[in-house]
Amino acid sequence: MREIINIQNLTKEYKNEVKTLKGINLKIYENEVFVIVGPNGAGKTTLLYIISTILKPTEGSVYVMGYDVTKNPGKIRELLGFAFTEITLFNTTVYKALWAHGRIYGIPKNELRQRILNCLNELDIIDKSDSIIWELSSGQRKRVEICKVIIQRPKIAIFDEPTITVDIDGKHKVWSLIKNLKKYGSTVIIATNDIYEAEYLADRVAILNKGELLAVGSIDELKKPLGSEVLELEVSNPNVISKISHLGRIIVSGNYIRLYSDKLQDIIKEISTLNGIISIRRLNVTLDDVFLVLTGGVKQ
Ligand SMILES: Nc1ncnc2c1ncn2[C@@H]1O[C@H](COP(=O)(O)OP(=O)(O)OP(=O)(O)O)[C@@H](O)[C@H]1O
Repeated sequence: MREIINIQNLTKEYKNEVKTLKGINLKIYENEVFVIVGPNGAGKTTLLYIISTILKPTEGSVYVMGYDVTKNPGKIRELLGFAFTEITLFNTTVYKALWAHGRIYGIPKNELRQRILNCLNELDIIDKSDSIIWELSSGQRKRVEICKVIIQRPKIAIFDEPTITVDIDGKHKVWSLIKNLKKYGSTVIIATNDIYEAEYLADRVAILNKGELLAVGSIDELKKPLGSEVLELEVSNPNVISKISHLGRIIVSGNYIRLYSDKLQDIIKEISTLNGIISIRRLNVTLDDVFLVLTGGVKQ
């Protein structure tokens, strides 16, 4: 597997001297969809901006296809396409803005026309091609921003919160176009706080929290330590926690407890007679669970 991004001991401090990224080590490989997941303020956008040479690292090194982000930013920018959280195209018509973007990247005219029409069609905004960008809804503008990278087919395609204002039908269409980029040889890097989006798209996931990388791996690798299922208990009395905390890993949020163990069948029998348990549900483990366990609230 060819290494596309190599990050070592990356730290970023803004002028307020708070460490937004703390000693990140990460490799991203050719042609994978790599998703960075984390809550608001985790540092996802900052990391994408450093990879894209928009921001400089405070410490550490970042190489993109062998080029150093601090020494060769121009080379790196030629390789990248970046769909920002909010639209960054000129305020002209949708078609003209995408046309200008495509021409900058040297896409031949006939081919470009076809790519633009296909993308607008796929994302149901073909009827907006002659509309001025700022007259679109925020979800429609977001679709145009996505098309910018889809038509470009860059070597490295970066999406910051690709579906943040997009409706559920649109999300699936955006995801399909993003996945399709792999066919054209792109390596795709996405930042999101939408766990479902990460599960749907990722070949590998990085979990980022408060500037620290907590885990990196495929979804299956990350879920494995938790088993395939979790018990969700609704309790009427917090005292129940002390009676079940020896049974496995637990996470408490309000009146709900999530319990992880490889002996769920036995545990259900044991706890169903306890006072104070209102309901027991057996659910599939998701990336949400991985995140909850890694970020705390865990008792053994
Ligand atoms: N220009 C800046 N100057 C000072 N602090 C900043 C700047 N940009 C970001 N930060 C801080 O860095 C932290 C990480 O921000 P960042 O936007 O990278 O997080 P994020 O994970 O993308 O969050 P979100 O999901 O909310 O977009 C935040 O605490 C933010 O306040």
